Amino acid sequence: MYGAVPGRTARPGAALSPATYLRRVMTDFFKYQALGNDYVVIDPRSTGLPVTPETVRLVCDRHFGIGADGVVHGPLADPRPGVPVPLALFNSDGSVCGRSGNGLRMFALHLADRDAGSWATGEPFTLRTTAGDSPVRILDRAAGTVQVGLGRPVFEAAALPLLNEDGTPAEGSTLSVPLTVGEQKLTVTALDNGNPHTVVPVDEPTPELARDLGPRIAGHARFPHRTNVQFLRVVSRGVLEIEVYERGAGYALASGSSACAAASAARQLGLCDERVEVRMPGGSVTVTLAADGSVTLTGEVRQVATGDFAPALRALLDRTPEAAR
Ligand SMILES: N[C@@H](CCC[C@H](N)C(=O)O)C(=O)O
Repeated sequence: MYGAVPGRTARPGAALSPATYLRRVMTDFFKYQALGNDYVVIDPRSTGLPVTPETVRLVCDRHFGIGADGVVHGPLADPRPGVPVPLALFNSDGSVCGRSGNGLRMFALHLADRDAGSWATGEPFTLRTTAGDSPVRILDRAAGTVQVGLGRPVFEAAALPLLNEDGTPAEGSTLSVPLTVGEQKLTVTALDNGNPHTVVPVDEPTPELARDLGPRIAGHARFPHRTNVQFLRVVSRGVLEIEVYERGAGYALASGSSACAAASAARQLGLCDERVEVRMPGGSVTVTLAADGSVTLTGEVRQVATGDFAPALRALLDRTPEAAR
């Protein structure tokens, strides 16, 4: 019998069958999705693939690679109970992002799937990204219900950052601020919850609107770091509906930090209660907005596939400029 899986086991020293051990340890990638927002997890304990902007773009390519909205690279240190587990998040265009409500929940499930142990017991643990620490919990492993805390959003221009029309740094609140996009005069609410978001209240969010106006806001000159964009309809004080255009990934069927951003903006504008259902094309999540402003996201996450890169793809991944260095 094989020994404990590096990092975690169901019980310290528990043995695994050879097939299970190899499947868990010698796999190139683990793919997950949260309401259709899909990520590929690259675990350095299983593969030596260099994770660079170039390899991320190829892995995420839906024709020449595995296909995904982004990549989660981790754990970047040996996971130990009670110690924040570091990881890196990438959008499909290869850009790094500070936080991903869905990506963090998928990685939490990956730790439980691959390593079991305390990751799978429902006890909270902490994941660490460039945007800080995020508490996660697997509430129901069978149903794939995973929760993440995204902290308190910031509605300040300097946090985004947001510029004035003349290019100078804007200051103050970002609640209901004017934004001119081509011929359109919009009133938007911008915020940072570990990544930048711009919430646009509309009568009817549609995929067409998100695909047309989304990129023009996401890349607007007033957002030097670009921004994620949500088109928001308030159905009731307990139900929001959004369409999402993501910075670095484009139109998305769902987005965790976007759902939290839309709920936080609606709450700040007095349009929703402290617990809301956020409906997206891929499905619904629950966002809880605590009195101290902290935001918690709960929803379904599922594993899609695990597998190995075919030799031809692996050769391309190993030949990317950064990998060749
Ligand atoms: N899909 C993610 C957000 C991914 C990061 C975002 N595109 C950014 O660049 O900030 C989520 O579920 O939060």
